[in-house]
Amino acid sequence: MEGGVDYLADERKKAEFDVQQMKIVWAGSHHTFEISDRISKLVANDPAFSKDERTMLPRKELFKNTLRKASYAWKRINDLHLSEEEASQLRFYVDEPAFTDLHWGMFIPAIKGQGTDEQQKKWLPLAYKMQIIGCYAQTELGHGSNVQGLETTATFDPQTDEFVIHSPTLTSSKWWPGGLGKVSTHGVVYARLITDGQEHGIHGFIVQLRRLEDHRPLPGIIIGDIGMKFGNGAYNTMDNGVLRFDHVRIPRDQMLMRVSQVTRDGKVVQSDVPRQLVYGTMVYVRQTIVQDASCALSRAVCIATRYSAVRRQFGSHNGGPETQVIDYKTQQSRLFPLLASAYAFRFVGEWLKWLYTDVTQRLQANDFSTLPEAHACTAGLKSLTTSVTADGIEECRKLCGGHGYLCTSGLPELFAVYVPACTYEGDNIVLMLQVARILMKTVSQLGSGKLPVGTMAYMGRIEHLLQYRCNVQKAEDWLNPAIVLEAFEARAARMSVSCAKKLSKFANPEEGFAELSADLVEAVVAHCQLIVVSKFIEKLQQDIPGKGVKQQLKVLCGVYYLFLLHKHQGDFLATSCVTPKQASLANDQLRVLYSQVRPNAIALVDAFNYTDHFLGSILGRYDGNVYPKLYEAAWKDPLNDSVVPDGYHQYIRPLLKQQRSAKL
Ligand SMILES: CC(C)(COP(=O)(O)OP(=O)(O)OC[C@H]1O[C@@H](n2cnc3c(N)ncnc32)[C@H](O)[C@@H]1OP(=O)(O)O)[C@@H](O)C(=O)NCCC(=O)NCCSC(=O)CCCC(=O)O
Ligand SMILES: Cc1cc2nc3c(=O)[nH]c(=O)nc-3n(C[C@H](O)[C@H](O)[C@H](O)COP(=O)(O)OP(=O)(O)OC[C@H]3O[C@@H](n4cnc5c(N)ncnc54)[C@H](O)[C@@H]3O)c2cc1C
Repeated sequence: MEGGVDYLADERKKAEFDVQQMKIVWAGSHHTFEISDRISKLVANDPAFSKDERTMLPRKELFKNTLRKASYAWKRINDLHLSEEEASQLRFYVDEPAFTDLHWGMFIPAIKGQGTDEQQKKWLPLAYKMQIIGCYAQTELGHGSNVQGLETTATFDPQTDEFVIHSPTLTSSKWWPGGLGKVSTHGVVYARLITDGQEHGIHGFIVQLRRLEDHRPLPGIIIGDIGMKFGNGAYNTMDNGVLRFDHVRIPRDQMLMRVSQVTRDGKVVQSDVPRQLVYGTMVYVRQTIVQDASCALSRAVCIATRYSAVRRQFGSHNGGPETQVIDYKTQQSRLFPLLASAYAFRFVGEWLKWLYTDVTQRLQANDFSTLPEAHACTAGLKSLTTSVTADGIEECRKLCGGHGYLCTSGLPELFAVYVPACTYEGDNIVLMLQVARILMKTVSQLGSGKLPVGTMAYMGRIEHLLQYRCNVQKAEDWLNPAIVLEAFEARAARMSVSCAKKLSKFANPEEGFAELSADLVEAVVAHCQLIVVSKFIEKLQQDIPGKGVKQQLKVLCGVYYLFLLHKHQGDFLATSCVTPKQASLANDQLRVLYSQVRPNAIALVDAFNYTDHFLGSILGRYDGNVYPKLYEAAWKDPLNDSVVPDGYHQYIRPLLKQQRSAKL
């Protein structure tokens, strides 16, 4: 803090709850708070992890800098003997997309999830020690969403007991995998399995790509980076790559064989494990993406909230201070729902992590019954939370007015790094349509006596939900969680049933599905919002210690669901789940809640416990000392290195001269 002055001190004094306890709720436990607090400070205080000039570096320098940071991070992890949890927190707080994300986040999980015990024993120790570096090479130039459409082939050669990996067309070139372009020595490569002239679908193969001695590509392999991406700095620290194979041979035991095995004589044997487990790594990563959404959104919200308390515009009386922009109701109605969404996503992410852990334990015991639920929840929530977060970051930029557009606000880079989350790991619409299929299947089975389970269980009360009438009579009735849950359940159920009815009129269900896909996506959004609302309400049923903490969370939960109700009034009214009068009462209550958030707003973002290093934003500085720091930063721009710019003699001077002579 400059001179120890805290320009937000008065705001902090307004807090009506125990911020330290809220930090623990946000982190998930005392244990995770302690680790994230300690590691974030360790990173923030180490000049080697500084990110000051990232948005100004040319690509080559930027990338080399990322390599330096990743290798230094690895050294620190080893020197300090950090646990796996601490190490992953360290990588998180370094806050720079890098090949290590894919190595730890996809390559290792793919081997763990799809490799046999023997394969895990062979490859994982090498990967854990980073003696090999891996990527996840699935997407191709021609196909990303349609995994069944991938063209790379893996043909078994019984003569040599090898697979021949080949890229038969230009569109079969692997295209996008992170870490592939310049770093990875190995990849889990997804390819069409062919034995004895027969195709057996898409499988994963461990393929060495570069020599360990000098990092050159192995014979038959063409490899490179796919080029600059959106934004300055941002995701350009990552070497998303292109890869082509010309009949590259790998031993048979490098096919990941937990789902299917290829025997020595080329027979394909299916194990008891469902085929969908080939898609298992994506389920894992989608679950982590939901958790990351709350981080990215909370970060943007933290910046916009602090700056909104610092920024003053209009409304001075008798020479007094102008109004803090956070006091404008319009600012609150844009900002506070995002603040509430950040908390909501945190809790749904926590729950999804639990669900995923539970599914993984069941899979290990050969119980595959909850896999469809895991797929539906991860796909749906990944889509919902990333879309809201990407839009939310952009909204936070606008909430910061002109200064939000400066790179030093941190928001442009945050947006550029975050927005591909709507596309990678499954395009959001494509994933919503996956959930739509599962929803429609659930509705179609309702008559058969098969009771839906998990997050679809509410559909089991379909008769009741179709007859439901909301009995809200006054604004405060909207604070009753039971009333709210029923309204959200009825809305989601009715939208799904309406789609199912329309679908049943089509002779060809696939044609119907395609025709109605936009309506189906809306039904899926309603279903996913219900999940988030219900998990927030469940969280409030837990014992939450700390003065005023639970009360604040209740207010935020109310803001979250009433904002959704207001925004999607059309759905609620069209399905007759609420009357226009009740919708209006919901909005009245929402305004009351905004006033309750206001005095706590700064403390609620302080509870994220982000360091200034992690936020990377002058507007979001903890001490609120925005103007001097913005002024100071401007002078550091390379354009200000000289008073007269390069190019003056060549371009500006002749121009001015010409105008002068024209006047004369
Ligand atoms: C869209 C689909 C799901 C369609 O696949 P399909 O085989 O045509 O599927 P279908 O016939 O509709 O379904 C067959 C069946 O498979 C189920 N299923 C589908 N996906 C999963 C899953 N993940 N787990 C468990 N089950 C799954 C479906 O529900 C179907 O089940 P059913 O037969 O109806 O019981 C799939 O191809 C897909 O997931 N596409 C998205 C591709 C993707 O996510 N790529 C990620 C690449 S890696 C990446 O982007 C890295 C990000 C970078 C970073 O994190 O930094
Ligand atoms: C930054 C980044 C990092 C990535 N990292 C990796 C990686 O490490 N490894 C890897 O293998 N891949 C990676 N990818 C690739 C990524 O997974 C794919 O781009 C993603 O799955 C989307 O597929 P696509 O590009 O084929 O989109 P497309 O499917 O071509 O989407 C184009 C448009 O078509 C629409 N569309 C497509 N199908 C349908 C349908 N059935 N119904 C309705 N609409 C449809 C989509 O909604 C979208 O609007 C990365 C991508 C990015 C941007």
